Amino acid sequence: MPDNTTTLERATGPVTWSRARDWASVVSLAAGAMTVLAGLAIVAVAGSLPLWVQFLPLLVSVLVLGLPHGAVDHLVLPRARDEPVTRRSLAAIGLLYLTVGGAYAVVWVFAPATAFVLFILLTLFHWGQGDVYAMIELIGVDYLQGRGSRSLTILVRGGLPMIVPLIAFPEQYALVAETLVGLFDPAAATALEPAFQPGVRLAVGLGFALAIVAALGRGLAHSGVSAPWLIDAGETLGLVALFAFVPPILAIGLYFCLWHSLRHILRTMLIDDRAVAALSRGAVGNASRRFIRDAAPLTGGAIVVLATIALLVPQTPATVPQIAGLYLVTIAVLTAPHVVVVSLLDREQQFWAPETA
Ligand SMILES: CC1=C(/C=C/C(C)=C/C=C/C(C)=C/C=O)C(C)(C)CCC1
Ligand SMILES: [Fe+2]
Repeated sequence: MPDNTTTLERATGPVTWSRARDWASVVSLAAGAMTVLAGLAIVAVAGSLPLWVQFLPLLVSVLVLGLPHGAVDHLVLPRARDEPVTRRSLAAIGLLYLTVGGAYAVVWVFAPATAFVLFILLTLFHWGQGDVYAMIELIGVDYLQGRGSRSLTILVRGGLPMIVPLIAFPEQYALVAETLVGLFDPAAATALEPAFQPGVRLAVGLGFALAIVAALGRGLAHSGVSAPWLIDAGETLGLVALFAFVPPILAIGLYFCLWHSLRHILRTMLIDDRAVAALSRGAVGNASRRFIRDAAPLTGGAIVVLATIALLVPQTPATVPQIAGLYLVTIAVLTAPHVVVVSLLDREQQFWAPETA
């Protein structure tokens, strides 16, 4: 396990730190189980759901967990480095969002089909990197020491939400792709059609199944049937079930809030010494209020970005899928710089330490 807690241990003391970390582990595991069980239960009880109901978790994510999880990007690097937040550090993050987000927004305008493919790959990487953090720090796996195994795990954990729905729900996948691309250029979506052909899906599905077997097999060979490996296998198979049986708009909405965003929020709390101190005393309300206060201004900022993109798209969004599509494009544009910040945080916390596989 990387030695990524020294700064905080110095600031808060190892007992305080590990109490807060243990609490975060329990919350992430419980919420993860709830994500899978809630998704499967909704489908088992309600059968097929109207499209607008499937969009509800995504709608909630505008204010709860989803957008806010990235709205503390301006605070995380100084906190991880144990440095003050300065005008200069704020300006650097602002500039990053403006340039990287702006450049990617231009790709959406001029090459929306390419931008959509990039969005899927970016999300795969980002959701995978989030889970690698959680597996090492919160679950305590000891078989992700090298770059090779971490890359394979990024592919598996990020591929679960991005690849399994392509195999299981190609129509809905295509609908979302067409809607997003269609906001900019309705004719451009045809370029994506080959990806939904049965042969392509079969090949991608087989390749991905192999990757899952390889990742879990590697962990088993390395560590045997340990508690962390059982949790890894349980989470992986749980997510296979979620994305294979639950319509993807609903499944991804649940996952985005209760899995990816929650885990990242816990990570941001664990690099904030006041939140760590509060969590170690069981003062969850204090730590949560602190996060809400930190995240509120730029969650507002993200909503301004959403409104700006709404004004800029050539097709005025009118239907529920189009409005949700607009939100997803906003998330895409904001995720590009967010991935840079999280990757720098990974580096800061030595999640990409230069060991060998
Ligand atoms: C909704 C949806 C899709 C895409 C969702 C994506 C790509 C979400 C990305 C969210 C991010 C990056 C959040 C930030 O952390 C798919 C896969 C086309 C399948 C159909 C439903
Ligand atoms: Fe994120």
